[in-house]
Amino acid sequence: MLNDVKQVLITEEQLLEKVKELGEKITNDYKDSDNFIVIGVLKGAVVFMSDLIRSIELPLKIDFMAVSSYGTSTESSGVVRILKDLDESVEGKDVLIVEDIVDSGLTLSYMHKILKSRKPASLKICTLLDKPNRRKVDLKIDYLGFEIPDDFVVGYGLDYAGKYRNLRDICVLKPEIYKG
Ligand SMILES: O=P(O)(O)OC[C@H]1O[C@H](OP(=O)(O)OP(=O)(O)O)[C@H](O)[C@@H]1O
Ligand code: HPA
Ligand SMILES: [Mg+2]
Repeated sequence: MLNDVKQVLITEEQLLEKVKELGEKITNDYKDSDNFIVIGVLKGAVVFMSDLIRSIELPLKIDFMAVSSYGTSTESSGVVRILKDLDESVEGKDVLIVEDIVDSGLTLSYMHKILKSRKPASLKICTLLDKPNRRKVDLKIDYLGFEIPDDFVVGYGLDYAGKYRNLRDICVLKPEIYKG
């Protein structure tokens, strides 16, 4: 697996330090909420979310939604589908969407629109990574880990063709892996 990696972009230590920092900010911002729910976007956000919720020192619930637009390619198809919806209503709750990466922005802008229509008390977005150069739609990110260049990255939840999610660092894949 490590043979397929061109470069480590963000190390495990840097990731955990950033998660701690984000957790402290979120703890402070939501300290008065009595109805806080953190929603992870399957599957990419799972690793980040599991670390993030343990650095938030507040009572909270979690739920997951699966929306997919990628398949096995490295380019967004532009079509977003709900594969799994939330188990619970978000009406009247303080909702924080947790995502691994914002690329075109299509996934999160779709999710934001859907969740907004369900009348949460508040709705914010936290993403570990952002590739601003790739954006196709406008999106407000409330909590951001790292801005990264336009390279295809894997690890810490992020995949290529379903693989590499269990790498501990965020890594740039060798182009020959995804360009065949
Ligand atoms: O900003 P965008 O261009 O929409 O791209 C970002 C989304 O794409 C990836 O998910 P993907 O749909 O590949 O599914 P996964 O989370 O299961 O890997 C990633 O995890 C984000 O959810
Ligand atoms: O760079 C990326 N890596 C993995 N999944 C992604 N989805 C959008 N961009 C990426
Ligand atoms: Mg995803």
